[in-house]
Amino acid sequence: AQPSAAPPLSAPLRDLPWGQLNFLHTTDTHGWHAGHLQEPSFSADWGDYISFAERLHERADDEGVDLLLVDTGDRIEGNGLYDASDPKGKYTLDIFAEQDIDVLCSGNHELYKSNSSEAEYSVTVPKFAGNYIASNLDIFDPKTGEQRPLAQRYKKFTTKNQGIRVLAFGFLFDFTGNANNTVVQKVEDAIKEKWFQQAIRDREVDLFLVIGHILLRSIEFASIFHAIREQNWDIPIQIFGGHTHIRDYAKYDSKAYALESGRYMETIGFMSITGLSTGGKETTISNAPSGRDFKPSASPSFSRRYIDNNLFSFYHHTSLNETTFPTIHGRNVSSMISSARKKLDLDKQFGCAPKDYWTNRVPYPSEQSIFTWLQDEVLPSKIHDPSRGDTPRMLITNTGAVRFDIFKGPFTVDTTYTVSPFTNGFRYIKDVPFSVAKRLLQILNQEVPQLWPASQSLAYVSPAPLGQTHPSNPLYNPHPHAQTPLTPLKEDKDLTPGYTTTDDAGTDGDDTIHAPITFYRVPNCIESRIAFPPTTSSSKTETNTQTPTSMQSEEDPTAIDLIYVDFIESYILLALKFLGTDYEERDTAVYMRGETLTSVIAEWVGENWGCE
Ligand SMILES: O=c1ccn([C@@H]2O[C@H](COP(=O)(O)O)[C@@H](O)[C@H]2O)c(=O)[nH]1
Ligand SMILES: [Zn+2]
Ligand SMILES: [Zn+2]
Repeated sequence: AQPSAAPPLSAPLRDLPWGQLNFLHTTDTHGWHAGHLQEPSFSADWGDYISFAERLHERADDEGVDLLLVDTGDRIEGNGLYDASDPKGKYTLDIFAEQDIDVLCSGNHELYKSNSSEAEYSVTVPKFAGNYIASNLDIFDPKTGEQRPLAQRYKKFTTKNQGIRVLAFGFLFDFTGNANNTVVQKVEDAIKEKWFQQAIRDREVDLFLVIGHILLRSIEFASIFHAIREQNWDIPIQIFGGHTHIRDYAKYDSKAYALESGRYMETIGFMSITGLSTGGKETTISNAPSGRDFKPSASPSFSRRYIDNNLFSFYHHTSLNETTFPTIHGRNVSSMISSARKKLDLDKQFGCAPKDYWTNRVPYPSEQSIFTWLQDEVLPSKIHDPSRGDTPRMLITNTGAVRFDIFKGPFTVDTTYTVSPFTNGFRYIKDVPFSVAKRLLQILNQEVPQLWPASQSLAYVSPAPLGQTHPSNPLYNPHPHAQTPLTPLKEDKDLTPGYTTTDDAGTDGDDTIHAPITFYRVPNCIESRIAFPPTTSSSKTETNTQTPTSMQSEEDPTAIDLIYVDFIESYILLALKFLGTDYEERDTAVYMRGETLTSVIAEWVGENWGCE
């Protein structure tokens, strides 16, 4: 852990359900490789994870079983360790590559900007040569301009100890927001490709391993699953997903399961399968030196565990302690992280937050909602372009732009990036009739499938128990994460608050037994009204709905400047069209050149939150 990280707290733990083939899974780490310095439950860093994996490998080898590591993308954007460097990722790409990962793929965040996908292509893919898979992702080679697979399409290998023959794929959901130097092939088209159809007809396979930056209960995974099943009615399939930042485990059939392992280095997913055939070994009997015999089974068993990323859990699961647990390699990587954090001055303070502000742990609007704070305090005081004088204005931002909570206490360089990592600037359309502008938020906050493709949803609800999955999805489960807490082994009062996951296998997935936390859904977008005539509802926006007619006075402005973060421009223009106007991109212009949501927040904190 990093020197300034909060020490982990002891808590009742469930053991890891070891099997014949075991996996550790990370996803959506978003640059949090230093771990969470202010949250004891998640305070282990990437160096500790390396020690953990090395210790579990020792145990796997001792017992003659196998352990594979998987990462399903979104490794970047979301933490100062990645975002504060110039170029971005100067330190994290090397730090990440210290882990020995067997199968990995890209997320959407690696592709928003051409710089980051080029870094994947020139740094991460070669570092993980043979392991990085891009089943539906191409890049235009920056040197030749030629369109090429970002990495190999699939991988076949045999596990070291058990001799399990694994055929692995690595997909990305049907993402369309990538920069124009990459090409994402729709999953439904990729699985029709000759290479895929040939691969799934391979009869020398004991396990299909499908990893993807894709939510588990999605049409994309469903179609890959069905394509494999059409050719292989009973070969086990293990799926690893990501993107929605939740803990989830889904049963596809009795021999096919899928795991998603949260976000931001909060969770290390553990998965095991027992009863696989081992075609890569002469005999299936007693491959394990420990004498455990894993005969292939007509009904292999699958188990999952969500490990809280902290040293208390790691010591427990390795039966080691502070002295015996860390490996030299792991320690060195923790030092690489501390030195990068120092060089980036991530602990430099802009001010001190007087209380906690939450993205999803309190309802919106409310006194402790980060969105209410932005809407009512930060944006009204900072959103002003002098060239537009005192024109009444409305700013709309997607809530997905705000990625994490603010804890009471120091608000640092790192905090600015954990809250708001994106570099999008502001744009605006001048003189938009208020009668139109006031209806925008309601349109943007509707789940309108005709307007927004499901996988393109503006919303990002982290780690909300309310599924984001569109109901047209054949695997749709209306209650994937019921809010009812699991029955704790001990009285709630003795437990620390944390994840209490309900998934397709029940309520015993989390390694740490916690008291439940309630997560609340937030709207796709919020708006802030600024410099409105005082008798209207002013900057205190009517949340999530249009302003009721009764609230409007004669003094409503006739026209306003409509400002938005440029990431949502296409949605704003679409919604304006839906409202009967014909605004085009040429009607838009930069607002507050050079400023971003990140810079505005950092400035506001510096001006308003002193430290005592
Ligand atoms: O420039 C950007 C890029 C992304 N977003 C928001 O992030 C989510 C996607 O994040 P995941 O980690 O892949 O879930 C996207 O839907 C936007 O809400 C952004 O605001 N600006
Ligand atoms: Zn993500
Ligand atoms: Zn994602």
